[in-house]
Amino acid sequence: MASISPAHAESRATPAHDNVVVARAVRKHYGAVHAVDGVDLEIRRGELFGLIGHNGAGKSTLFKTMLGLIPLSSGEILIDGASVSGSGFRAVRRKIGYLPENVVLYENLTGLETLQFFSRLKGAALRECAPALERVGLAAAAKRRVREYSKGMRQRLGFAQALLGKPQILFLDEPTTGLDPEAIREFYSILRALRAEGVTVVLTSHILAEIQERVDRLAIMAAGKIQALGSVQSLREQMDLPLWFDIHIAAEHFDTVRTALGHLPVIAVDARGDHVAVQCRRESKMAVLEALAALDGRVLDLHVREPSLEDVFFGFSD
Ligand SMILES: Nc1ncnc2c1ncn2[C@@H]1O[C@H](COP(=O)(O)OP(=O)(O)OP(=O)(O)O)[C@@H](O)[C@H]1O
Repeated sequence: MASISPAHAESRATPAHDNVVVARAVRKHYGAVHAVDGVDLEIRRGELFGLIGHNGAGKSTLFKTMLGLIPLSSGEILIDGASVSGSGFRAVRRKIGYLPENVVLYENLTGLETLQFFSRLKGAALRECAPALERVGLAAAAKRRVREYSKGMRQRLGFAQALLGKPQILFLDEPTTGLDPEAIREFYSILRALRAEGVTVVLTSHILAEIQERVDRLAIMAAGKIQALGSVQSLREQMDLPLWFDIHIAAEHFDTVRTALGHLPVIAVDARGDHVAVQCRRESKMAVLEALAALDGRVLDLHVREPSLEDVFFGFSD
């Protein structure tokens, strides 16, 4: 495994008061199972933060410790300055919205009744229920019973209940489970609007492609530990993963360009038809671009492919 200290991934220091979540040396052990095994993490106010990891990595357990739902084996977690195990956490808890991985819904209630139920539990205003349904795109299904809801609709309803009480911090555990691509896009646009309102959003996922261009920063978790932390771009840079250039060459110039590419500081060249894919190290990127620019007219089109978060993720956690 390529190991890198999460602390090194952080490029700019954040004032302590701007960290909504601070976890220090957090451990949660179930007998011999080290579900969370020494996590240090800071999440900034107003950011969209992703926690990524395979099944069993420890994401849900870490979430539950952050919500004060399960006690820590050791370590400390502060949410908005209050320790989750202290008496001051009750007040902070009201600022938090939570979507559990498997939200429990009552089949016989309608969507609106469901939200009214959660609203009473949370002490939120009943008048928030209809707008919350509207926000998640369930206004038209407000009076239908949950038993008639699809998986995606249930997930939206779970999200709506997390929004009740106008939380300033949202913890969303696998929030896009069961959503189709269009619903996923809408979901992230709601998250961006919440972020613009100053809400801090922390979400877990194991679908890397979905999250990688949508969060401000992310933590990669494996075997109960944070393996890497930072923006997607900073993680890519730390890994120093090679880039690909996809080059479309005019047929009559194919051999000239192919020969020119052979002189470049590249790792691999893969020619298919009138397209050539060239792999180079990040440090050679400008040299390759300049050489391609000099082939003016012979190169019809060019596309630079960054390594995916999957590449980064597997680089860190293999
Ligand atoms: N209550 C529990 N008792 C015993 N072991 C547990 C308990 N909860 C979680 N674990 C174990 O802790 C580890 C981490 O589980 P956790 O649910 O936090 O992972 P996860 O990253 O959220 O995975 P998933 O994506 O599958 O939900 C797993 O090995 C799991 O079996």
